[in-house]
Amino acid sequence: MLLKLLILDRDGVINYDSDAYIKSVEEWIPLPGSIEAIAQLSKAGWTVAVATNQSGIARGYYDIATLEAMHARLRELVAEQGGEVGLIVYCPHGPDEGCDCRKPKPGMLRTIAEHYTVPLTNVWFVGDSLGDLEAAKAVDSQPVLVKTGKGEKTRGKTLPVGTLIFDDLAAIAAELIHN
Ligand SMILES: O=P(O)(O)OC[C@@H](O)[C@H]1O[C@@H](OP(=O)(O)O)[C@@H](O)[C@@H](O)[C@@H]1O
Ligand SMILES: [Mg+2]
Ligand SMILES: [Zn+2]
Repeated sequence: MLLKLLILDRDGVINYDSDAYIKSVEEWIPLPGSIEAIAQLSKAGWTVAVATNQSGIARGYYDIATLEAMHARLRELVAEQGGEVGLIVYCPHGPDEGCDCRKPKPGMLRTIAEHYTVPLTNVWFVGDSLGDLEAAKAVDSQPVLVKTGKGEKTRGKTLPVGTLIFDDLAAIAAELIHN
């Protein structure tokens, strides 16, 4: 049976985003219902992975240890609800470095799919920015926009054909678990 894989963007989907970047564990604050949503999905048999741009590393706003501490916090909070978080992949590069992993490039999605040896076709990738949706489209995954984070602003842009729109991660969990 094919793995039930869901891939999430981080800032603006799991936790509050900021135009000043999320630079510390203290600034990393889960959005309402997001931890519970991930735990419920996990307990319902979904593998929840994360693909996140973290140019704040290249910009010198925070270091890898701080980023890993944020992700340890995420794992801890989901585990407290009886769930678990799968692979977390991040792009530490700046916009001008020409890496293969920074969204809208799909490199991180490919890394996750290869890790789980599953095809990316129609795998839901949930994001709040246009680059998230374009990355999904590039590998024939299902672009899913949430209205949290930069989502409302992104809604006003030209979205990839077929983009699904939900209020937040909790609404996505309800959809996937109950349908
Ligand atoms: O949404 P994800 O991919 O999890 O992470 C987004 C963050 O890396 C930051 O990405 C930056 O974009 P630039 O990297 O400066 O273009 C800005 O949008 C920040 O507000 C945001 O916190
Ligand atoms: Mg985001
Ligand atoms: Zn990169």
